[in-house]
Amino acid sequence: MSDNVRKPFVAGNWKMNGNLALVAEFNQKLAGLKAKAEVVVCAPSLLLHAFETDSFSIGTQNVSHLDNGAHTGELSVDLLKEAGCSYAIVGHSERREDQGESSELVALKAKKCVAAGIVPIICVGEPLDVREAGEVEAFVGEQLDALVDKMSIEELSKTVIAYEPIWAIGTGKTASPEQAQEVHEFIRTYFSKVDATLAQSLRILYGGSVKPDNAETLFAQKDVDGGLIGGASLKAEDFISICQAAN
Ligand SMILES: O=C[C@H](O)COP(=O)(O)O
Repeated sequence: MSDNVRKPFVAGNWKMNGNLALVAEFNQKLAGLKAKAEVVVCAPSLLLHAFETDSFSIGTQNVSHLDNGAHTGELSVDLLKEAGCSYAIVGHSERREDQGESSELVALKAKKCVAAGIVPIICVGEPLDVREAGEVEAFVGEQLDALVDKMSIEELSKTVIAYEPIWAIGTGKTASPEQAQEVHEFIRTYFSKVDATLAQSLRILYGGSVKPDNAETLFAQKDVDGGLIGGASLKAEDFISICQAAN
């Protein structure tokens, strides 16, 4: 990233992995972490209570769009806030696919987070067939339309966007820096039509097989402000290297 208006950002997404031993390891190894980036670990909600370090923030991987009440199995923003969450991933492609989350629902979740003072990390990204058909911008554009439809400029300014091409998630097939930059530029241009200041300040992360050996080149792209890291966020040393590559 070249525009210093935006503080670099790296979030780890442990997905349905990790345990108390891994939390203890992160507490120890990330203590005193020196990184220019804002660092977040989004672990399974049942582990959040055990994080102890002040060198990174914690986040959840999902949130309900509803208030506290009779919604069995859901977690509200109030509960997550009390558990110390400052961030929440919303609209990850795995949830869009496994739980059938629509872009409209994702927008409602993001809106709920902002109202509670939780920063939503909103995921967008295309499957392989869409890329092969040359329809990435139309696909991602529709996902963004739902956000703009439901959220004000002020609300949008309190979010982080993560571009995660589905074909690159957990596959080892990283988007090339040029492919990532192309879509990030599209996303920033999309928001510039909503509000120029918003577009300049909005942080857009890349996610999809980011590793210590490719992070620096990806993060060096003009519109890439950091990363959303899956597999490599489960190894403290790899995650630390990736955090330090964002500057
Ligand atoms: O949320 C993280 C992304 O799904 C990327 O996962 P990955 O780094 O394992 O490809």
